[in-house]
Amino acid sequence: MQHIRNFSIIAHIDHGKSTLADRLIQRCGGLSDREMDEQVLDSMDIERERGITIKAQTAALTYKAKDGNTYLLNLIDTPGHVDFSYEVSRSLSACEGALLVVDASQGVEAQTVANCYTALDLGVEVLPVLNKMDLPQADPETAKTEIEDVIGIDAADAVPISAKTGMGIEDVLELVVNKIPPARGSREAPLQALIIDSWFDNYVGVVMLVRVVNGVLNRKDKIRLMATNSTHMVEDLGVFTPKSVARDSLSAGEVGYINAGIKELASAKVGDTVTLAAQPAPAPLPGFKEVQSQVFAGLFPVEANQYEALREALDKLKLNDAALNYEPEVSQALGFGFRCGFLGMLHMDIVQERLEREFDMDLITTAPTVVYEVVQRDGLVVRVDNPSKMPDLSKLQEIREPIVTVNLLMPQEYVGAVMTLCQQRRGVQTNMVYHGRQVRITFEMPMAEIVLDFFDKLKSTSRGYASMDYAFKEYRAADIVKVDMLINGEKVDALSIMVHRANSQFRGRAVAQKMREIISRQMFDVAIQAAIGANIIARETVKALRKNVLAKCYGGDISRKKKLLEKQKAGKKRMKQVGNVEIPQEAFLAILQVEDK
Ligand SMILES: Nc1nc2c(ncn2[C@@H]2O[C@H](COP(=O)(O)OP(=O)(O)OP(=O)(O)O)[C@@H](O)[C@H]2O)c(=O)[nH]1
Repeated sequence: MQHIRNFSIIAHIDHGKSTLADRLIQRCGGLSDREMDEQVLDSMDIERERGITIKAQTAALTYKAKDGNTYLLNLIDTPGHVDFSYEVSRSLSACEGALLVVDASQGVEAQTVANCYTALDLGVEVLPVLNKMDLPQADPETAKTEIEDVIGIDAADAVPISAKTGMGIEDVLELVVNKIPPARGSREAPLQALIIDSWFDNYVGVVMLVRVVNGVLNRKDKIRLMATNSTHMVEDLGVFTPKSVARDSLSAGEVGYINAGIKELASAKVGDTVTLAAQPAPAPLPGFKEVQSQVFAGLFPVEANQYEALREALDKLKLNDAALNYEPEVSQALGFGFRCGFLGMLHMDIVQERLEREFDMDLITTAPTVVYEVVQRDGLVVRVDNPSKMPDLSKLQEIREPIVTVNLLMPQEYVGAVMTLCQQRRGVQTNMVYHGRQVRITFEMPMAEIVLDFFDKLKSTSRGYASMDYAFKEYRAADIVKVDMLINGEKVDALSIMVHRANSQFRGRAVAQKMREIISRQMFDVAIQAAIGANIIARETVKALRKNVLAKCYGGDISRKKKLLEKQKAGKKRMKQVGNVEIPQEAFLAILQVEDK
């Protein structure tokens, strides 16, 4: 235990966490140079393409320190994006320390601040490291002041490094050994191992990543999962270096995997405690908070006969992604599909992309929405995650929307632009603090106004310099209305959106206009209307196709016609017939394309 250190790396996206992790693995890990692919910790395909860390991963490193002792250093990876703060706290609760990597040319960012607070709350030692010191614009002194001012931890001894050139890596390792407390726990106590992560492997079944807090676990031991009270035999256990290496036992302080022939992911719940069936621990370890979906959207197969395939694909994805929730949904317009809950827009994007890429699904996604609390006249309070499920106007007493506290951090020159953006999104400023060249502003904002595209807008108004994090605060009554879209008089349930009354006119009109651009001309006029209840608030018309345009298509040379047919075929995949009008997939997301006033 004296020679074990468990730690994570906290960093804002792009500040160099993966590069540093790679360096540490290269220096102390169990991989040959050939196996040392570029950035090994980011393992999923999409993750690699987007360059963001999503699932926590881990690596056991061996390091011979200057004091002559050999140490076991367990690096537990943490994701860096706002949507995944839940996984950050999971990784951190298995650690005694965390390296706070700050890009010395950029300084501190809001997400890093939030993750640091999570670490400090969990009693984790946070050690600042200044990265990218090889860059000419690196400014370590300013970065140190910012760490002290904004986060409030001592940065006098922050280690200057360059993960790119390898400068200072030895110092980082010494820092880990000397400043992070040794792993806590006792080998003699009854077994308690915390499940940090679990996933489904096609060959061995469920794999559990655990931090052994107390006791020793051996191969062939009979274990009990304390939440579900189920027992299993340990078939295999070991550590990740980051490739998997089998061991005979895992003892207190260590981080490793267990395969116990479990078939159902649901029985190996993340946050549960593993103990021995023969000598169970008196109580489980404190677990994790359950993840709450913040954003909901409908996913529908383009072809109705793909419904079962979509269900299977979602079932499989769920095995790897506990934060994904779904239940069957029926839409008049889109038929059978699923109502899915996500952590945020990035999570939704990733799920959609995986369904299309890994499972070859053609999907129609409806506009994402937050969850509203609706108070009915009869006093009943219902949670509504789907505009089409909104109780009838006559039954409504009050609609409450989720409000979040948003912390924004930016260089002074962007304060004006960012404040304007927040005010446009119905934000109310509650605080503003100057930290040298950086300014921290706190706003209370409706979650609905930030989940869709606020992050992108923030980045573009500040040229990428502003950063944010947000946390749910409370439900608050607001004048929210449902805007329905009608196509040739027929209400299309999947197109309904919830908006604040003050914006409803504008949004309704803008969506109708966007749809007019997206829906191609048909043989007849197509009327697109936006309505609140029976009140029509906007109308657009897609004019009927004139005959000569059609004639043109059928004339001319054969290759052109072929091309056109091919194009149509590709386009058709994404069309949905509503009444007698063909609506392309994009139209269901028209709300996302509406610009602010
Ligand atoms: N010049 C310089 N560039 C660096 C250094 N460390 C990392 N980078 C570069 O910074 C970029 C981001 O580095 P990553 O390691 O992918 O960042 P990350 O924090 O892991 O990002 P996420 O995985 O998205 O959270 C890459 O292009 C790296 O090559 C450094 O010390 N110096």
